[in-house]
Amino acid sequence: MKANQNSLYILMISIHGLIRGKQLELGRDADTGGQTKYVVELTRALARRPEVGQVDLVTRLITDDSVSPEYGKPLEALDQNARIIRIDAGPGLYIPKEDLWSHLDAYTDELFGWLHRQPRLPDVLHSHYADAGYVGVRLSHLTGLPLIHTGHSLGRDKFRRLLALGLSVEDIQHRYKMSERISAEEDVLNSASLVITSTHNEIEDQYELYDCYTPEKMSVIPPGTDLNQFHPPTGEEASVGFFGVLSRYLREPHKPMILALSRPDERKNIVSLLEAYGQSKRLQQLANLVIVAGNRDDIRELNDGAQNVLTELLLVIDCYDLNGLVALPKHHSASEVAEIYRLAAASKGVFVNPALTEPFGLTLLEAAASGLPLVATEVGGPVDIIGNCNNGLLIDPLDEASIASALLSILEDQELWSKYSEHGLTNVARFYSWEAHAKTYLEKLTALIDQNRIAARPAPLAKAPAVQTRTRAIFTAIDNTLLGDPEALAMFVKVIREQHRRVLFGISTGRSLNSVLKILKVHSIPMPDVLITSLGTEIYYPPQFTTDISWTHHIDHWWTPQVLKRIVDPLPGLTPQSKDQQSRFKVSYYYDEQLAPSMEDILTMLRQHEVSVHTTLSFGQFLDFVPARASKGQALRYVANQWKIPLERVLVNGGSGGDEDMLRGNTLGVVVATRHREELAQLSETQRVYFAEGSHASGILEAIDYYDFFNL
Ligand SMILES: O=c1ccn([C@@H]2O[C@H](COP(=O)(O)OP(=O)(O)O[C@H]3O[C@H](CO)[C@@H](O)[C@H](O)[C@H]3O)[C@@H](O)[C@H]2O)c(=O)[nH]1
Ligand SMILES: O=P(O)(O)OC[C@H]1O[C@](O)(CO)[C@@H](O)[C@@H]1O
Repeated sequence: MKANQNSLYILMISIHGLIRGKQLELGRDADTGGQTKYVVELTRALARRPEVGQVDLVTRLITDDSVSPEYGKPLEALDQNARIIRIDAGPGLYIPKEDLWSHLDAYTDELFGWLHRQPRLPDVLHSHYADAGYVGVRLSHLTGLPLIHTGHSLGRDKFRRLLALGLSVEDIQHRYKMSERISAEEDVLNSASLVITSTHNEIEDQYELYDCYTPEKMSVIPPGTDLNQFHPPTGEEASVGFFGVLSRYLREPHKPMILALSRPDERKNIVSLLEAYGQSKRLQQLANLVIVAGNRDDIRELNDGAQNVLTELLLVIDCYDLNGLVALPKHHSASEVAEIYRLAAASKGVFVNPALTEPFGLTLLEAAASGLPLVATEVGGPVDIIGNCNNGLLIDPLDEASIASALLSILEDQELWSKYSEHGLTNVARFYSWEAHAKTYLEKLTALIDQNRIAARPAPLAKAPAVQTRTRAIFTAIDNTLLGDPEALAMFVKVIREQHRRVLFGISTGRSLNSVLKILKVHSIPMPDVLITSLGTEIYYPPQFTTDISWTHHIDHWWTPQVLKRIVDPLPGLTPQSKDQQSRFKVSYYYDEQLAPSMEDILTMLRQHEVSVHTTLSFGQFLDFVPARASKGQALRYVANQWKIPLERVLVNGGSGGDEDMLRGNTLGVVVATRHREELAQLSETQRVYFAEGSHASGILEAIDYYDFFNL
């Protein structure tokens, strides 16, 4: 760790795919492609800057025989002040990004713990893609650190394009978990201080689809490409190994190559290119078609998306009887990619990207740097790239005739081919370099950190006594969870009294402090060590009931209750709760589900007004709004961190919607059998949440046995 107090420490978060410092396995699968390359090259470029002391690229630890053991190393040095950190959360197996959603709370808790074991916290968090955005939002709320986000590919844009292709909503949801992804993207756009895009087009046409659309927070900083790796042909192309591979497929391998290179994902729309080629005898006379679509052994072992793409390609090749004209190589190595581009350039071919939507398109930079003219989708980043480089033609990805005619117009016009090839070589170096990217990035970052330091709260005061013996904690809500069964409550109280030296006892409730104190008295419940009240917006330490002021400062961030009330008050089916339920950081309503808008519609409205709040519905009737950084779960993590009690030894009892985020992640959750626990049904797939048979306090006693809590 080289970051001293003056130099910048940047934490990149990019969770899915296979990430390592060398020989990236790009194209190996749907999750290892442009983003994995982008984050490694960005990390290296930033680490080279004098202002930067340390850059850590955080991803996921993968221990799986089907991939290299390198991905199971918790730490990999990238450069002298850049590292890859692999966090062990969720299954060790290499699973598709779409299956990571239920593991991201645990990932957040593990990364939060790792950060607090380092010599210093980062100056900024930078999340990449929806899954890292989910983690980044929660870490930013917990730590108060500013969040930068880069989407790389956006769910709403992909969803819209796949619908246009004819896929059903159910099919898209099944394959791509699109609702979890879009919800996470909306949240990160709501919480990030800065969004870095690669093109203006992303801001105008892609991010514009989101409820939380904040172009003023967005900056276009185009990525670079490695001009040492990607360069024009050297003249020996015919002798390279891959030419031999392609020759196996091609009757006349020396003809010009139409080259497509992308992950085998439906969004890449490769089949439309093949259809365009299959329908054009002229194209088939002029050129071969080379499709590099990832690496595969057996198509039947690939995930659904890739399987569909490759199967359809083989069927279309057969339908037009294109054997001898089309090459669909099964394998290629990372080092062969640059050779493939050069082979196509040496053959006077064309690179084509027919994607339904291409957020940016790193392959276009690589092709241009190799001297290849481009034919690319008019949807997304290629608009900017070809606009800057003037090195090719844009096409409508759903119009196969336009793809064919664009290809013909370049292949049949040697002058045009040379013009586009030269423009590409000149302009890719001019517009797309990582050094320029890193310089602009740091200018934006410095401004962001300065403004955040001004607003930053005083350092959290040490709350826990210097030496404390508690090695574990029990936190419980009150209504329908702790209360409701006097006998069980008496037994639970007995356990708390017996274990009091080892166990921190806390209450975490939506009620106010006064209301809690009355209940403790009436039910003869021993005074807890910590009181988290008003839905995680207030933290008190008995017996003096000192307020945790640093928590108050921490949550008072982007909190605009007046704006919130102007949006929510007029809505049907919502009635403000009584004054004693309202507080400085809590706005509460009674919710009538017959009359009120759905929760999703309310969240959408708030995002559209850029209101960043934490919203919960409890017991089907209590609708509560608190600051984004406040909630039972965030307050609980703050306290556990102060008292140095690992979340794996914090037993948390809940029963309604407001308890959800303290039950998620690494805490030991128990949902007691209450009438409204269906509000927590989505937690049933989370491995650390136990749905008790017993109700009220007996459910907590059951969970103590289930987790063997006192012997952990
Ligand atoms: O079989 C393959 C397929 C891809 N690649 C490489 O993988 C990368 C693919 O990047 P890109 O063309 O940008 O596509 P995506 O993988 O879809 O990347 C996402 O993230 C990129 C970085 O933000 C954006 O440029 C894209 O638009 C976005 O879809 C390139 O370096 C390719 O050379 C291979 O090496 N072999
Ligand atoms: O096409 P999708 O599902 O939006 O995902 C894009 C994928 O390409 C990548 O660049 C691969 O690294 C990642 O951004 C992501 O896994």
